[in-house]
Amino acid sequence: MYKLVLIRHGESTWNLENRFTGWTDVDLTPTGVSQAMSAGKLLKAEGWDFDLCYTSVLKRAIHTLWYTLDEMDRTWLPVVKDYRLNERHYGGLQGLNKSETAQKYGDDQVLIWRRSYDTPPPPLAADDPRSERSDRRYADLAPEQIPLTECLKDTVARVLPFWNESIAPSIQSGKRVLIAAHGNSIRALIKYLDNISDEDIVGVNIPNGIPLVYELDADLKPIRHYYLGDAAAAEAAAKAVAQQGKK
Ligand SMILES: O=C(O)[C@@H](CO)OP(=O)(O)O
Repeated sequence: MYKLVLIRHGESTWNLENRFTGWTDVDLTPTGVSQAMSAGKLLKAEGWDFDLCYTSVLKRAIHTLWYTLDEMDRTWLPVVKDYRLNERHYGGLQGLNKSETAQKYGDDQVLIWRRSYDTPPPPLAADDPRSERSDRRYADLAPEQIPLTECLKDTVARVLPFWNESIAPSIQSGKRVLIAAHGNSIRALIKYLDNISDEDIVGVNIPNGIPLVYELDADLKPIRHYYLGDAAAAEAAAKAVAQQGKK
């Protein structure tokens, strides 16, 4: 049996301000830093160790990984950073307040934009100053690989090839893997792993900074999954994420 640990970044400045974030590169708040440190303390206390870490190219996930690993005295571990673990691109919603957007367009529309499998938010214009197309970290990509918006299906379409080509072979070679990523890149991965339907994924929310363990069989099919620490607190935190898009 293999064990994989996933962790969504700690609270970011735009989580605190309740703004749609996507590929915008905002940092952790002090609460986010302490969530990441608590995750590291918990992993260490429970005897977890890793051989290889993965994260996105966004600092809220990278810094979460740093603080988690620092608590474990494992900052020396190899880390692979890849844009394919980035948050789902939020298109023209990036920067807007979620509850103000719900007041303007209604809770149902915002739920569709936040959680539906195949309806993307309105796109950014390619020349919108918020677009990441001129960001040097994506210089190796063709412009059309840098999204102007994404639905979860689009996120699955980039996360899954990365899982198949890099993460899955690492796990199957016996490496103990930790992934620090984002609410919707983690939803994309677990939709695939747990074979969650397009309808049921709408109700799945990932709390900040709580290690999520997947036990996987030899074919990397999930046996079970659970949050480390206080299960009731993890459930309450996931419910709070669901509420963020309401009036
Ligand atoms: O704003 C975002 O990029 C994500 C994660 O913070 O939010 P949501 O939970 O609304 O998909």
